[in-house]
Amino acid sequence: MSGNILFLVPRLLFIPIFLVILKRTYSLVRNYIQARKLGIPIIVIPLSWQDREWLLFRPFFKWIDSVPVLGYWYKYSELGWTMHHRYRPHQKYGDAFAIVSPSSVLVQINDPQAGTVLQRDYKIWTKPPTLYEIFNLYGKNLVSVNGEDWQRHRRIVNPAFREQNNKMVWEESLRQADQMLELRTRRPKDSNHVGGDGKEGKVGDERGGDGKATMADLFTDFHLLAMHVLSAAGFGHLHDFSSGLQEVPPGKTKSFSGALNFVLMNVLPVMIFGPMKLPRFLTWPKFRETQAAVKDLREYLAETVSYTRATTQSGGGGGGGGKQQAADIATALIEADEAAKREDRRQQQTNKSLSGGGGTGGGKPNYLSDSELFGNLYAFNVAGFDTTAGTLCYATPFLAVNPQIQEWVGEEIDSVFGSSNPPPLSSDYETTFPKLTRCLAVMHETLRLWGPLPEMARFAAGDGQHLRVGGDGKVIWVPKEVYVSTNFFGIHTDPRFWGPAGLEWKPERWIVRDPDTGVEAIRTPKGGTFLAWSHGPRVCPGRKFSQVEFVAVLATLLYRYRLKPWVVPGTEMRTQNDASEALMLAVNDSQFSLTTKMARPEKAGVVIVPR
Ligand code: HEM
Repeated sequence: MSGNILFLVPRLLFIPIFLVILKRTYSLVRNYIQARKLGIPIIVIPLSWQDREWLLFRPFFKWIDSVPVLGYWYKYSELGWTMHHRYRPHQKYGDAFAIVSPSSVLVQINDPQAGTVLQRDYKIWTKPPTLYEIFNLYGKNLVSVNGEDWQRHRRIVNPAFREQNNKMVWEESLRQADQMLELRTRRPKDSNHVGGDGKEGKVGDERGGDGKATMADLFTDFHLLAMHVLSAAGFGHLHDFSSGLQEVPPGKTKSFSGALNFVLMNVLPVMIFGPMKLPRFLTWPKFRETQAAVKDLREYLAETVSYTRATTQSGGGGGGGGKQQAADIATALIEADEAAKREDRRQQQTNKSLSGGGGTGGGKPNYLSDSELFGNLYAFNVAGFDTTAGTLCYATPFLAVNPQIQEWVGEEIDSVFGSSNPPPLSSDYETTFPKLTRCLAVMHETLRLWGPLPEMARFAAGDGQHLRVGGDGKVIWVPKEVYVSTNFFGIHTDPRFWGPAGLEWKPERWIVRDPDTGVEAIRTPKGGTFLAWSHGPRVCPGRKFSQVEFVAVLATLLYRYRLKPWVVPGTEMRTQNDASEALMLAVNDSQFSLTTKMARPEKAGVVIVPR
């Protein structure tokens, strides 16, 4: 009898496995049949980045990649595979090909015209809801919504990104960069340092204080800097670089920037644990910390909204109190929302009097609900934090291994902040920022190669849409719920659009010089060949914000210092050449996690040396 049971158990276990395989095979065949109708080359993959379990185990199956013939699919199963393979698969399969897995059909596009249409025609090509769920922690927002809802959000949000705000970004970025560099280069041996995980750590050992920093250290620094700039320019909360995370008011577990930093650095656990309700005895410290940080941030957002509403209604314009001045995004957003509310009420009154008092004043509101306000304030931070900090992270190794580019940018910086002009920290935004074109060229070139998003997916609205792809004008019919993803990193490097050196980092390519005046400006690339900030009505509203921040930080850095590859102790590096190679290896060894990031930033570093 017991022998029979032992014999039966493996068979019973086999049943669910068999059912899963059957279901996946059925889905794969169904998706394959759908993809055949597209009339483009097809790559079939048994597992994809949409299988969460596969993403966890994928690194252990690297060997599949080198299996002849059968290993072809491994590279397409990575989330963000285009960052490693760029335009090359398109040279084999064409400007549009389909990747078919049991989870989906995904059409990969490497054509600037089609890419432009996909970004621009937002009513026809919409954002797939599941991919944008991450932004909805506190409510629907500009980043996640589609169609008419998007128009309503954008109308209210646009006035928040104004020049007055960029001036604030400039001043705060200079201040933060100055403090960060001061700490990195002249820190007393035992000073406290606050890491990106919100915990205190020691810097001043061989990692810091003397200008030596791994890319992991700089990742922490740039993220802290970006978060402080957002907390100032986004919410009017000013903090010093080294102490922002420590100012905790009563009733909260973290300071404003501490809660923001925690939530932004832990987006995935926050999404999973944030809304979970568990009895206390079933919880663990990280779970409790996550929930407390989510709650703290919600309260800070609510306080910001009610405080700004109160001051707006009393004519105070949102300034005063703990706030610096009314140029921050939150104040401008809430003011615009209150104005839209007043306009709606006025409209309702007019409709009522026209209909003899019988009108109900129905119809959709033009303003944002409280939860949408919270949602937007949060989404600006998610969208604006990792993106700009990441660009600074990627620019650093390229600068370190290209001293001639540092001198080229330095020339511009010296001419702008020469001996008779004020140094960066006391410079004026309106007159200084436009002159730092080479700094901006460094940002464009870094985004071209290592922007935060290697590709971007859309769904066709309705039952499906036509899309014209490639030079031969082929039109494909894309049915609903088929992903169409623009391969940014392919288009950004394809030699057809960027020449034979498309994969090399050359910021000079962005500069055009007026032959008469010698004034330099940023080159406008041919239509659709550069999409780092997207394109059309849904173009990134924080583009100028990020440019101002990046340029301010780079100018502060190269005004006083130069970067050199660091021969990191305890590694196999021996020479400057080894250190340069390690930096480029760290860059190329990147992965996608919310944005593009170096997978092992601790493996290489730079030395920040005074000029
Ligand atoms: C280097 C820095 C940045 C890059 C490369 C970047 C890139 C992008 C891209 C590609 C999109 C389109 C996303 C999509 O369609 O799914 C986008 C949208 C957006 N970005 Fe940025 N971004 C940057 C910085 C910022 C900053 C600093 C903020 C705010 C402070 C911001 C706020 C937003 C918002 C709110 C949207 C949604 C716009 C809409 O859908 O109408 N971004 N960004």
